[in-house]
Amino acid sequence: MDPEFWLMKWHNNETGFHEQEANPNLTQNIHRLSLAPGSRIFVPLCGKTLDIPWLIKQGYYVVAAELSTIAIAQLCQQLDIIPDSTKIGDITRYDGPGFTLFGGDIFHITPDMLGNIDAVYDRAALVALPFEMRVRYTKHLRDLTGTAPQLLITFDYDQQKMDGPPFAVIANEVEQHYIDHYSITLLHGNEINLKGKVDAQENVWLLKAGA
Ligand SMILES: C[S@@+](CC[C@H](N)C(=O)[O-])C[C@H]1O[C@@H](n2cnc3c(N)ncnc32)[C@H](O)[C@@H]1O
Repeated sequence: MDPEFWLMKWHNNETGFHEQEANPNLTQNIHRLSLAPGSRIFVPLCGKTLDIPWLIKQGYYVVAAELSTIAIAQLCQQLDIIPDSTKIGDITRYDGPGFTLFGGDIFHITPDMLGNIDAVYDRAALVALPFEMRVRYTKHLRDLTGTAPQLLITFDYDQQKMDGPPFAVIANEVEQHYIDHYSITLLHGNEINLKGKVDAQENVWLLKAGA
């Protein structure tokens, strides 16, 4: 699942993962992160999610990462802003009121670029990646954000019945990536149907520092 795959998805407007309102798993569970006003929340692989305007409206500062310039342009249009942009190597940093977005490959973003992060919100990011990339991504996310608490949404379904993305990420795998660094709590398991093709359980996890 190289960058080209996602750039083509945006180019062809195949963005079925995009939701028309802020995700209820975020809005109903944000308090679990115990964040002070103004806290910096990292939203990796953000697309043009409406979770970002929602978080900004709640008084948080959003730090995000996204590959596609089409997604970034559409996100800024939704926010009704023209951000300042700065080139840092092959990453473009976009700054607007209440947010900083790093445009480019998340694996090229460094902890210094990102700055301090108080929490991570991962919706459709981990599950967007095949297994080998998930191993690399979760390690990189920890390098970027230390043990900042995290809200993570995954899908558990029979991978034989449908190809990802989104990929099935079962409880054992969440533990495999994160148990050495976090205590892991399952907050909810919602029965859903994915893409009209397969029944799945959507799991909402809270990761907090301390294994
Ligand atoms: C399934 S979408 C999810 C978008 C968003 N989280 C949401 O909930 O709508 C995955 C996004 O990750 C972006 N992406 C994929 N690989 C990436 C990478 N290596 N670095 C940065 N963004 C990436 C894609 O362009 C796409 O917008």
